[in-house]
Amino acid sequence: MAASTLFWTPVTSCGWQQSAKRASHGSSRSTSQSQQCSIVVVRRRTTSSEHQQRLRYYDAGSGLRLFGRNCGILVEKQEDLMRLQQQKRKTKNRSMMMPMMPRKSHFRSTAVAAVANPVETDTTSFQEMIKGTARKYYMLGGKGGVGKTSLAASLAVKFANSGHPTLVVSTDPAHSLSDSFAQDLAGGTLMPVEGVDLPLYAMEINPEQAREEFRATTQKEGGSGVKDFMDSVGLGGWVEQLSELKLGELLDTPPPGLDEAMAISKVVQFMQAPEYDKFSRIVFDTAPTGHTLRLLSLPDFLDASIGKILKLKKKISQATSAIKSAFGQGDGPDKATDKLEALKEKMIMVREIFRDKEATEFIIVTIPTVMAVNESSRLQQSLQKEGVPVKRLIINQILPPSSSDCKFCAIKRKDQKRAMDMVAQDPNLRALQVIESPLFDLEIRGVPALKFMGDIVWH
Ligand SMILES: Nc1ncnc2c1ncn2[C@@H]1O[C@H](COP(=O)(O)OP(=O)(O)OP(=O)(O)O)[C@@H](O)[C@H]1O
Repeated sequence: MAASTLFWTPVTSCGWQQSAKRASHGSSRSTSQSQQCSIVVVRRRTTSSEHQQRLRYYDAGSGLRLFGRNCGILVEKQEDLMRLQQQKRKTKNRSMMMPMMPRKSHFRSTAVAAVANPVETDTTSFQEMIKGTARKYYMLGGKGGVGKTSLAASLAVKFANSGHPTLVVSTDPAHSLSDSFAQDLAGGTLMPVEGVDLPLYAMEINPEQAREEFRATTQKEGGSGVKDFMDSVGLGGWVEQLSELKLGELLDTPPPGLDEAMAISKVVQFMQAPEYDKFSRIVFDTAPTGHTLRLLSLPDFLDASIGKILKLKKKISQATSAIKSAFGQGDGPDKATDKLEALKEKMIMVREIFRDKEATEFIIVTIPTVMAVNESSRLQQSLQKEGVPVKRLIINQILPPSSSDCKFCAIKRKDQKRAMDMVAQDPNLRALQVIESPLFDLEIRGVPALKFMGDIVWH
């Protein structure tokens, strides 16, 4: 692609977005034989260097668009600009034409050029999040469908591009990280995310596999195996005590939240391996609220259950060792107890990570509806009770400002305002730092789109 001059014009209203879209589509068609789409919409920044940096972020081919006062359109060809200006005259907006830097070939790439140290002018919420090299965990959770995955993925991209080797993990049994990144990240192992220069890996934990592993361990060592064993040595009376522990129930119908607990404990297990030391930021895309809440109480439940099992096993082994020694059989190493102990340790680690105020932050994601705000309030209350640190609340999918609302948009905006006022009044939520995230007019999919979202939300 030969270098050419770009022209900039600001976007100030809904009408302009439409103009930009129409012009963009038109241009795409007219230039499709020789060029890719020639219109880029970028956020307008205060200095030209920042502006140029933005150019690297947002690519014409990806069709990304922004809205609001800080937006503009970059066109490659003067005739495109003329067409936009004609549209603009119709809407009686003030026009501006500004030659931009020569276009370089890499601007065409849909892969995002990484910016290791983005320029920040003052201390921001995001600066606080990237401060320090000690490992930090960010858990994004909330009601189903509010945008947890998109926001978790966009945060992970932003961390990676801010110099932090990052891992994003989905512990939601219904994974959507692969969809969000538009890359195949399934398989339960570390998968490199393409399109970001600094290390960014993703992992979708397979809940079925995790559950099976748990079932295999406990069933073999603490479930029917123990029952059979006790029967065989004439200690059937202990079975009563086992049933008190509801162990059978636990194994046959694992409680909701177990998948997630296992998923997180698996990550913790991975984290203990030296090759994972490099990750300084770990972002969890968690399951919807109900699961997460149950997950939080699960380690306690398991801890107590496993504790009881271990105690019981100790008593049994004391009794049986006497029998065995009477028959000339010595005690071998008790692998069963070791495994249960290891499982219990992992569960305790999961709980500790959730509660560690220095290393962990749970970010609640919501949308501006009464139902979602109420659910977020309950979530925050439960998190507080569990001692999980929460500082921020993201209100996602807020209608962007517009000077020309249609009737539907006006009603929707009023509804959203009501829900946002509720946040400000809510005793559980009002102390949280609110991050507003707009409703985008494109689907957030793929690294460029996630980067685009991340730069707007995380600053
Ligand atoms: N701010 C936004 N603007 C426009 N679309 C959005 C926004 N946030 C999320 N979406 C879209 O909403 C859909 C659901 O988002 P996402 O998968 O991130 O939600 P989720 O809370 O993780 O869902 P689930 O609970 O089902 O896992 C996706 O298609 C995503 O692209």
